[in-house]
Amino acid sequence: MTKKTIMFTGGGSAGHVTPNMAIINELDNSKWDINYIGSKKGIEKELIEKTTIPYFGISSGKLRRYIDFENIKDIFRVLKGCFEARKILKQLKPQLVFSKGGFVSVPVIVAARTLRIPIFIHESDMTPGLANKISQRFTTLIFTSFEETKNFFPREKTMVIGSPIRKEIFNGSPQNGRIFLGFHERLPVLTIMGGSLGAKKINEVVRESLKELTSKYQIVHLCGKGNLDKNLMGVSGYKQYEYVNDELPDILAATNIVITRGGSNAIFEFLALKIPMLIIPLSKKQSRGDQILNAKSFEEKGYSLTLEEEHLNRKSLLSFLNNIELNKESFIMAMKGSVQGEALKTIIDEINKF
Ligand SMILES: CC(=O)N[C@H]1[C@@H](OP(=O)(O)OP(=O)(O)OC[C@H]2O[C@@H](n3ccc(=O)[nH]c3=O)[C@H](O)[C@@H]2O)O[C@H](CO)[C@@H](O)[C@@H]1O
Repeated sequence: MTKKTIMFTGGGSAGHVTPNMAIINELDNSKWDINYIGSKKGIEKELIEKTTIPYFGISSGKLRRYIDFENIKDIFRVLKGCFEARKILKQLKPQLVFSKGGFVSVPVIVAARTLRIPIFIHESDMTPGLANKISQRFTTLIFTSFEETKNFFPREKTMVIGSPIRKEIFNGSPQNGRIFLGFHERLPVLTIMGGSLGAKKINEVVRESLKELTSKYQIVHLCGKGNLDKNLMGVSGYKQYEYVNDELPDILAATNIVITRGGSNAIFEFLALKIPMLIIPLSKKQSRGDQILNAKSFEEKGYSLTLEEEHLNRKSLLSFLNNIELNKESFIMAMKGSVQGEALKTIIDEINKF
């Protein structure tokens, strides 16, 4: 049997890459030649180049929502990206393009469309990102994580499936997590994940509250690239990392509570692992407000509490955490009752129809 070829794309932040990695790991290598197009410098390049998947970097622009001179330059970068992506696709002739969104995916999708290559996309957030909004008209099939999102896309080609979660996330060992972190079993573990790129305000308030926090918890702080605080390196019961990859399943297995941004992939992972969460979504000032909606949907279902960034300070952080601690069992019960879709299997089945 001749092998078929699939091209993945998506990037800008890890949330546009980890779902692709989940799918890639489940695809049968004897049936599919797998390739990836991303930006020349983004986190996708770093993450995919750690694997054996061939990676192609193209020019890409940022798709800003505000007026900026950079936008004009970016139009040319996106156009250049379209030509580069078209050249790669023409050469590799994939049967299918799978996009997880993010600005780098737009030139790839436009190029695929001009070559009449079928396109699948997955939207993780409650409301579609700009890249997927632009791309949706060119697609064959659209997958969404949230039920509510289907209203933003044409019904006939949209499937609500949940979030494709990396299988290894489920295989962590709490003991190995504690060994890696140098933690004991006498205090619970609080993990802080400020989104794959970190979160300045969360980092600041956590560090301001460190004395109170470390009296109750052992803390893992995933603070984003360039955000390590050298002055806090030796603090007992406090471990900071810019980003963790292979150790994440063990760390999460050892985690009792998380403080997290409202990035869709992260919160669906915590839901699947039934870890009570305090969600501090990216504010409307800094985004289109998608994380606020993600957080609201989770809070309404009883999985989490939401603390808005505008109200985030030392006092509110400690009080919300206390509330989570007191009602831990009810959050876990609600999460146990959630219907976990078979997102990964559905996507693999649809891909294998080609
Ligand atoms: C600032 C921004 O634009 N954020 C968006 C971005 O978030 P972001 O890139 O932060 O995405 P998510 O929170 O959805 O996913 C982060 C992913 O990175 C992984 N991870 C994170 C930290 C770490 O140390 N190790 C690690 O492996 C998580 O397990 C998860 O799989 O994409 C999400 C999905 O479209 C959106 O909901 C967010 O609004």
